Amino acid sequence: MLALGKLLELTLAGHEPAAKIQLTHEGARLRWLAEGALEITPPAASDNGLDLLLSAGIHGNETAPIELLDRLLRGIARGELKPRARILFLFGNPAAIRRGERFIEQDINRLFNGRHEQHTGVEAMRACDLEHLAATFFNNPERTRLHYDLHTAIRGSKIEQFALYPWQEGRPRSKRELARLEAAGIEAVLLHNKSSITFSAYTYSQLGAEAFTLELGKARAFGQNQEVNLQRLELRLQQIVEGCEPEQESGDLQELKLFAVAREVIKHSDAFQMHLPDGVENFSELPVGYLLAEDLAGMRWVVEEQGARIIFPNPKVKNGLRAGILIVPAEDAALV
Ligand SMILES: O=C(O)CCC(=O)N[C@@H](CCC(=O)O)C(=O)O
Ligand SMILES: [Zn+2]
Repeated sequence: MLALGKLLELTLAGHEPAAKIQLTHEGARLRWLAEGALEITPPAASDNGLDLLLSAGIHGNETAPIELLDRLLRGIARGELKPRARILFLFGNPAAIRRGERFIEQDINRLFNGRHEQHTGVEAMRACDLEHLAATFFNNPERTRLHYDLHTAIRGSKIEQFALYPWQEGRPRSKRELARLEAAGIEAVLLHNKSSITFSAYTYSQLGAEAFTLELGKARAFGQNQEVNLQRLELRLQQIVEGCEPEQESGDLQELKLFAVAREVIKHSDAFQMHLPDGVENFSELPVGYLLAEDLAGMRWVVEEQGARIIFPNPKVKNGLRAGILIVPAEDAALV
C-alpha cells in the first residue's frame, strides 16, 4: 500500500510524510496537503467531474467515521478502489482526535463561516485552515461539489442514522441528494431553516456544495464501533468514489423521514437548566406543555409544537451556544 494511505496513522502520530505525492498503479495521485488532509486526483481520462469532500473527526472522540474514511483511503492507496472523482479527505481536529476528546478548547463545529476570526486557539486556527482547504478544493464551479461531514452523537438515538441539511436563502433542497442518502441507509433528514456556523453549513452556503452533516450512531473510542453499522453508507461511498452508483431507483423518498427545526434552545447563562433525564435519546418525543429548559431572568422553554422531538440536548455547552434542537415532522419541504 502507498504510504500516504496511512493518513490516519500519520495524523495520530503528528508526523508529516517525507514524500508528499504518490501515484497508484492506475495513475491516481495522492497528495498530502496538511495535517489530516489528503487530496486524491483520478487519472484525467477517468475523471467524472465530481469533487467529493469527506470529513470526519471534526469532533475528536467520534471515531467510527474516522475509521470509515481510513478504510476508504487505504482501499484507494492499495489500488482496490479506483477513484473517478477528485476527493479531499479531512480529519477535522487532529489534536482532539489524538486525545480522544470532542475538542481541546472549544467546539470547532461552531467556528465556521468566518466565526473563527473572533476566537483564538487551536480550534480557531484549524477551522480557518479547514475553510481554506475546502475552498481551494472546491475552486471550480463547473464541477459537481458534494460534502459529507461524518459524525457520531454523544447519546443514543431513536433514529440511529440521520442527516442534517444546511440552509441558504432561496436555495432548493435536492431530491436527488436525499434519495442518495436514503440509499446509503440514512433514515431521516433534519432540514435546517437558518444559516449556521458548522462545517457543512460553510461548504453549502459559501462554496456551493451539496453538503450534509451525517450522524451515524453513538460516539465510542477507536476499535469499539462494532455496534455502528456503516455497511450501506460505506458501499454507497465506494460507489460514489468509483463513479458506479446504481441509477437512483425511487423518486418518492418513501422511507426517509423529514424533520424541520422548530426552535433552537440556546444556553444564555450558567443558570441554564434542562429538564430531561440523563439517558434521554435523540428524537425523544416531548408533549405539548412540557417545561424543557429554564435560564436566568425567568426565561423558559415550554413545548408548544405538536409532535415535537428533541435532538442533541446538552446543557454543558458554553454560554451562547445551542443546547438542543426542538424538531417537528416536515411534510411540505420544497424539493427539486
Ligand atoms: O450529540 C450531540 O449532542 C452533538 C452531535 C453533533 O456533533 N452534531 C453536530 C451537528 C451539526 C449540524 O447541525 O449540522 C454538531 O452539533 O456539531
Ligand atoms: Zn460531532
